[in-house]
Amino acid sequence: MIDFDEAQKLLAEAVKPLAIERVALAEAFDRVLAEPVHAAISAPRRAVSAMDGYALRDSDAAIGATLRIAGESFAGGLLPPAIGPGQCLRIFTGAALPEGADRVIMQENCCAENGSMTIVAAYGPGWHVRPEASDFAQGDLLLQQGTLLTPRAMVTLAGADVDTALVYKRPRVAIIATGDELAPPGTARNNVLKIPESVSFGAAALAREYGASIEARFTGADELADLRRLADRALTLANVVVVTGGASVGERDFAKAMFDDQNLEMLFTKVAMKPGKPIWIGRAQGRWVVGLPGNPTSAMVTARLFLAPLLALLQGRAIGDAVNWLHLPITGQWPQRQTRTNFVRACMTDEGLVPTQNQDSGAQLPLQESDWLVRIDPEHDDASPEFFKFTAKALQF
Ligand SMILES: Nc1nc2c(c(=O)[nH]1)N[C@H]1C(S)=C(S)[C@@H](COP(=O)(O)OP(=O)(O)OC[C@H]3O[C@@H](n4cnc5c(N)ncnc54)[C@H](O)[C@@H]3O)O[C@H]1N2
Ligand code: MOO
Repeated sequence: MIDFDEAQKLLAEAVKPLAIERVALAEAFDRVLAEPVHAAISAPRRAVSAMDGYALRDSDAAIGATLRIAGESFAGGLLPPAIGPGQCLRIFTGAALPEGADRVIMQENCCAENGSMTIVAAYGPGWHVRPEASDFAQGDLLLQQGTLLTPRAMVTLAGADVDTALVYKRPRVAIIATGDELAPPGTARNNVLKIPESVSFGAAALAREYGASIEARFTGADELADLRRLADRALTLANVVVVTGGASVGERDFAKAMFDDQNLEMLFTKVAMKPGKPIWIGRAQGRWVVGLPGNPTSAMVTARLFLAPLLALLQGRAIGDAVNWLHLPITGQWPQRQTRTNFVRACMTDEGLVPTQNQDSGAQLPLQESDWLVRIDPEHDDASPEFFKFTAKALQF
């Protein structure tokens, strides 16, 4: 059994990114950039107005001043003529500022009549001008290689005036849920010996959240020959095969044995963590194989702490992009330190994080309310003994 940080380190060292591909901008959302992106143009391309109103020289601005309207400027319209002293230009948001003007007064503070404009109200301190390249300049590095293209990053990417993005291929994931007791959700009610197969739904959703495509979902009974066939099939379909259940020491725990014909090489088996001790990760036929414990809470904790970073690393990201601990305030009663690193499921309140009431690793209901994992190390090396009283390392679950 290795400790949690050691397991994370082994993973970070072992996983190499997948191949890259060029995709159209509209397909780039939620992918990871495989190249840095530089701005093809400046933004704004030239000084523009930030308001609808009148562009003028600041030296002409005064309440009661009347200026002749020398022309107009629309966003996307022709470049406006320069203005001289005593002149102004009708202007709209995003339109080019004329030569000679250095500020804009909102139309709410002006009155226009017979080709002239009079400033009728206090126009405030804002100059309402966006200078050329005040957002970014042509050639600037806008997005680093390894950036996840979030909805916000998509705006930056398109703003750089590029029409494609070089991105890492999506990891292809196949999931095999194992256990005689498992039935498709909606059918367990027909047989008292069955329970709904819930874990693969969470694992698949988490894998998608971290950029994977789900290629196949299988459920296998605890029959080694059948499971071997599923393992074989899954390895042909995916870069990452996730097996749930059968990770422990039971007589019918076949999760590892089902890959015996596939030269399964282990990166690690068993991590000193709670819940999720039986988690294992290996490689077979050049694919990654992740064994999640069957207990639903253990499965989701280990998926969050190992499957998510594995998928991030395959897409050229760092382990810390997926497992990013924050120091957050905590309150309420917390479990004592134990011999394994304890990942306590928690909820956020106004006073800080509180542990979710039911900490059973086999539970399903608390998963939906526990938005955080709080890490309680066996021996805390974080400065004072008071440390864990007020803050703790937490991760969005
Ligand atoms: N003697 C020991 N027993 C156990 C140990 C141990 O060290 N010694 N470890 C315990 C720990 S910790 C865990 S975690 C579990 C994990 O066991 P498995 O990975 O072998 O999981 P199963 O036995 O197959 O199932 C455990 C539990 O979860 C339910 N389950 C399984 N798969 C699903 C699914 N897809 N959807 C919903 N529920 C599922 C299953 O019915 C069991 O109740 O082992 C402990 N035992
Ligand atoms: O450690 Mo197991 O993961 O408690 O249920």
